[in-house]
Amino acid sequence: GRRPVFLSDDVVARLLRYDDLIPRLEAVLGKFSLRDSAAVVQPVRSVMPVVDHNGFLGLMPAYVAYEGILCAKVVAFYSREEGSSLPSTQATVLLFDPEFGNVAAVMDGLDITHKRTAAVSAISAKLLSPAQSDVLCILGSGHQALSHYEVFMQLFSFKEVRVWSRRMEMAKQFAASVQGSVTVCSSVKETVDGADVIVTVTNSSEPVLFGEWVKPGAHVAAVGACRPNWRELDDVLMRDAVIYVDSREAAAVESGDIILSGAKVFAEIGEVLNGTSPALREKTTVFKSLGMGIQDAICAKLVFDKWKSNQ
Ligand SMILES: NC(=O)C1=CN([C@@H]2O[C@H](COP(=O)(O)OP(=O)(O)OC[C@H]3O[C@@H](n4cnc5c(N)ncnc54)[C@H](O)[C@@H]3O)[C@@H](O)[C@H]2O)C=CC1
Ligand SMILES: O=C([O-])C1=[NH+]CCC1
Repeated sequence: GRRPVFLSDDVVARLLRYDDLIPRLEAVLGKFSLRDSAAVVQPVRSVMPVVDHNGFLGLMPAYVAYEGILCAKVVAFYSREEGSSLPSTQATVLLFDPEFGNVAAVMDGLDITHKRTAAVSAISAKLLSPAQSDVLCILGSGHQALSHYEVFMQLFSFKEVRVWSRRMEMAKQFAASVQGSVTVCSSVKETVDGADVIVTVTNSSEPVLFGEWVKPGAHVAAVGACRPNWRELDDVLMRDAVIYVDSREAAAVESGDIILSGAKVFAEIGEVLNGTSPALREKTTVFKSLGMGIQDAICAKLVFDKWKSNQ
């Protein structure tokens, strides 16, 4: 039958694992950076404001031809008041049969969004963090903070993990909710002091991380601020760091940190993976992540294949 299956968030979460995901994400990011439309087609997402609710709806189609994956994610993201009980992100993924064009599966896209974003940040850290990385900092304590914590703990062996959140009680809750030991800090300056890897995962639209506080040589994975007038990083950091992105085209239209600072993009992560651009890990590096449809497509196919093999 041609009737799509529906996979709920708990099913998706159970089937999606970082160790399956990371090599496939590395492969697709590399293919993307070749700009070979016979292998990967992925336009910059179209984003429509949802004016009454201070939010946006993004449509993220992707065709990963070399894997036979046709997919589209629809993602809603809202600028919520801190402490709001309303969700800041919702997502649904449609996986198509590329031959017929029908929808084979509809799946909740929240766990996919959390995990693939964190996995891509971890890939950036594998390539760009200082050779000796002891201290990890997470700025923000929401969903992305948690997925980033999980995958960074799986992949690396930091001696210390610190977390900051604008409301300290949220950082305390975060620290209490995870298994390992996490130091809760009261200011960003104190959190990032001497840190090797800094993950920014806030809903802020203004800079929270300032270059003067960042240790030379540190690596920053900047995950929030996905609108052209939103910032998470200041001009000093954007000017002093070597800037890597997931997609040059997306960065040029969506990243306030890049557009408003006038910073030059040095390379895509895919170019580093392909060996066509160097990983300057001894320099201060920023990976400006915006999120890509190809990342969701890879996850959706993984989940669907695993689900089918369990039937
Ligand atoms: N690059 C990518 O691929 C993706 C990026 N994102 C972005 O990641 C960010 C975090 O997403 P989630 O963890 O799902 O959201 P969340 O709502 O679960 O957590 C947001 C965190 O930001 C903090 N926050 C809110 N306003 C703040 C402000 N003005 N200053 C400092 N902190 C503030 C909150 O306290 C909370 O800790 C969002 O900006 C989201 O748009 C989300 C999905 C994918
Ligand atoms: O890639 C993604 O799904 C998103 N990036 C920013 C908000 C949601």
